Amino acid sequence: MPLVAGVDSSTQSCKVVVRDAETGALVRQGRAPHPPGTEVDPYAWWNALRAAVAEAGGLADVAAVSVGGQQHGMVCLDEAGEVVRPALLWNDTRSADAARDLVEEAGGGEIGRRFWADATGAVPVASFTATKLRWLARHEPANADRVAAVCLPHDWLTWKLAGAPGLAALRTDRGDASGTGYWSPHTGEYRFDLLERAFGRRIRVPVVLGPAEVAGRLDPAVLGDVPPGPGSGAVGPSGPSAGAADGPGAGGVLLGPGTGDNAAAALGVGAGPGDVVVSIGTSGTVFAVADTPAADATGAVAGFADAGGRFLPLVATLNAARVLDAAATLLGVDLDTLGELALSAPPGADGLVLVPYLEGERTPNRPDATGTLHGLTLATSNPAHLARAAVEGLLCGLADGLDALLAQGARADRIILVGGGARSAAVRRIAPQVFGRPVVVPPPGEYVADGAARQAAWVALGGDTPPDWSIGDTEEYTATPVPTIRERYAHARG
Ligand SMILES: Nc1ncnc2c1ncn2[C@@H]1O[C@H](COP(=O)(O)OP(=O)(O)O)[C@@H](O)[C@H]1O
Ligand SMILES: O=C(CO)[C@@H](O)[C@H](O)COP(=O)(O)O
Repeated sequence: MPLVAGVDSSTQSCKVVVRDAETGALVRQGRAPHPPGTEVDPYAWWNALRAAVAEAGGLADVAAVSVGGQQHGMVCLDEAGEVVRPALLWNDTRSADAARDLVEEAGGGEIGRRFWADATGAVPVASFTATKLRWLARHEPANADRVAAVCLPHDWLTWKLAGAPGLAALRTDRGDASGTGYWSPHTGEYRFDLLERAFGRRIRVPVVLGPAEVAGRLDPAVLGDVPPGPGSGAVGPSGPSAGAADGPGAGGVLLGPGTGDNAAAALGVGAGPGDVVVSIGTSGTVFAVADTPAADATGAVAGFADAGGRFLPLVATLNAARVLDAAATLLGVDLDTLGELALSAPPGADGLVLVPYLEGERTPNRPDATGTLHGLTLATSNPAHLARAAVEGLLCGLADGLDALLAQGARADRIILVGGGARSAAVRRIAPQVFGRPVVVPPPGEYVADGAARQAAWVALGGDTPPDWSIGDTEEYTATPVPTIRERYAHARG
């Protein structure tokens, strides 16, 4: 019974699962939190990963491990492999002007957007790595001068697991490369000209691996020392090397290519043709697995690649599960009570609408927006209506994403709801009212980590496709659609 491990280094935490490579049965797991903020020292992720791995019983007995990670984050390394500055994350909007400039420089308006959509699959917004590089070049020239290589969170963690063996050993995959803004899903190649256009000069980027290619081998020494606690700050360029024995698997654990968290989730739930996955994590994402790359010049749909050799047209919002957190904080209740309150108010919350742009917004592209509450009356000024408006508001943003995806030719025979927010009964029950279609919810789980583990099993076992793993019994939620929820929301968001 070979074992494999999958890691989800996402925005709020790191999760590790160890599963049976052939059956997918869960053997053990661990997790550790990440620090808050949109700018994070990558060593905080590294410490969290090591803590989560330790909680999951280590990796000594696994055949392979893959890392799934939050997309787009800019990790800059100098010639010696040192991190140049804290990483700017996907939800950091300081590079919004840089995104606008890059579109302008390509002809502006429809011409500029079409250029980028055709060249890289997506129109630049502040989330994408290319815009962050432009920001760095303009705002921190001394740091920019030190940069020898740029990679993404999952690339860096994979490299760290390999013992950080020099910049030439950096590896990534199609899925995460497609979120950089300087890789083409159409050709499967880097657009070094666009990297240079964004940053001003050419720097090293990771080699892009195919879906089940080996990225290297785990250096068992790097996991030998359990860190004092996640987020505890830098521990040096290569991390502590206690040199502790790592068991019989020492030196033999394969590293998979890893991928971005959404592509990993697609593998984790086994999404196929006709499936649309809606993930409610820190980000809200709506995506499908497709046979051809998307190139949406409106900028709503990002034409990413997936982790299985196909494509992953995706819409992302900046405001999802944390809208629930914020509403719960406002009301002074926990998330379960928030859900109960939401379900106690009528559909549509009697006209109370929350446009939840609490972190600005990416789709639509309004990086400087703030949240607004519409329709406040004496009758709607109570916790239940506010809770309902919060759940409906976050779901309306995702329903807009679903429309955009369908407009690009995606099919939605089945909508699969995952992510931390899908643990909310209110979200699960209100979603079909807002989407106007049933949703299916797999058993609560860590589908990004699971997808990474499935990729690791593919690497370990070989073959043309990943092993078939069951996700267990899904639950279907149906409800009568309530179109007024979206109509009022559309009016309020403008
Ligand atoms: N029972 C629950 N009800 C509602 N939301 C929940 C529940 N459990 C977790 N969450 C939400 O899940 C979010 C984290 O989701 P997750 O998918 O792990 O995020 P990420 O992958 O971005 O780190 C939290 O912001 C929290 O609001
Ligand atoms: O930016 C995107 C997708 O384009 C986000 O989906 C990030 O990949 C972060 O994901 P979570 O941590 O919220 O799961």
